[in-house]
Amino acid sequence: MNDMTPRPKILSFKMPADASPLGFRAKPTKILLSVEKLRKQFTKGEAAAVERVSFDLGEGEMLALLGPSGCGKTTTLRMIGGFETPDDGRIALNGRDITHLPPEARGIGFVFQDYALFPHLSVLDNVKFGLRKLSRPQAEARAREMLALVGLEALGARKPHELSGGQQQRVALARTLAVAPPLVLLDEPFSNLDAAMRVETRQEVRKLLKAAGSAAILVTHDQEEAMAVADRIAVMEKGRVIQIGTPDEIYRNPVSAFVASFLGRSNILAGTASGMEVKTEFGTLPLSRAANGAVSLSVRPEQIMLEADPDGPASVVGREFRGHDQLYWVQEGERCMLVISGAGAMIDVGARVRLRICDCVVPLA
Ligand SMILES: Nc1ncnc2c1ncn2[C@@H]1O[C@H](COP(=O)(O)OP(=O)(O)OP(=O)(O)O)[C@@H](O)[C@H]1O
Repeated sequence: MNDMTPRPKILSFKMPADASPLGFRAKPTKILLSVEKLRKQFTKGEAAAVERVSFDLGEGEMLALLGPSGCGKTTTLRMIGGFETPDDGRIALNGRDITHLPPEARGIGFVFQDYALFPHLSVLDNVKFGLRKLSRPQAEARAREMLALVGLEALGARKPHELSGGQQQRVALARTLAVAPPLVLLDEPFSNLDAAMRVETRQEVRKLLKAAGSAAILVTHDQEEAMAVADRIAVMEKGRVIQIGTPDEIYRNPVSAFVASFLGRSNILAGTASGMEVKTEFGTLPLSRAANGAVSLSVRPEQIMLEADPDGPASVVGREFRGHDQLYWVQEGERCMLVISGAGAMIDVGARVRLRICDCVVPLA
């Protein structure tokens, strides 16, 4: 791991002028990273691990690479970081072609899954590690400033093993951000933390990156994590980016059944589309975008209304109480639909019901 530790040049620390206190920005102002048609095939005769992956990343923007195990997320990240050589394609940072530069010449920061802290160094010395170009007092001051930023100023003398997983994560981030890289790559950075710590730490990490003005690419297979922290998500399947957009755009308008089921839950129906309408077994429904002919449709569980009706054509076959809402499995003929209903009166398992779709449905590719 040590040889992979980045040594980007020292840059001044800046807060983006157009950032709100939490760092949320409507649109990236300027393209920082440009990835064009990246390809990587490890084994001849087998499918490429990464195929024609292209995207742009704005200054200070946070992008999640999201997809199931083996879809090519880490390979994409490693090519951007310089740890893997692409067979084809181009990577540019701030307009400079970095496709074939070694990792240490790219000016990119990394936070690894296991944090890669030096066990024999104190927390403070770990943070100072990348600051060797500064004078000693400057490096000391900068490291202390970074520890304060991540809320660990009191723990500088400890060794990494004397910290919790979440604290180690913050030290790793402080060490990376100390050199103010314009771009930080994070590979499953929260996977070693328990569920509660993961939720807390990911919001802290987002805030810290935004405060530092660093853009980030986060690799994750956790859709909730991607939606919670990323400005945009690139959904990958079998080596390709199949959709890229804000969490809201992708959730509301998934392009395929794979995306619809990977980002949230979805019911997939068949229908016959004609422009902005589609005929389905639930009647004629409005479409979110125009389509024609036989289509598959995505209907989110919260887009379906459930009414208790003794003469209803469907029945509740399962129920999960979740406090703020309830999840129902409803059988209608051959089909089992997933429905999320607000925290109203509960409907019992076995009760007869009627389903109504009360929103636009999404035609899938
Ligand atoms: N060094 C390698 N040599 C051969 N095959 C590799 C190598 N690294 C990755 N692969 C293969 O490339 C494909 C993509 O792997 P990659 O690690 O990029 O996926 P991933 O989406 O990050 O998966 P995970 O979430 O499990 O880490 C997989 O089929 C994997 O087995």
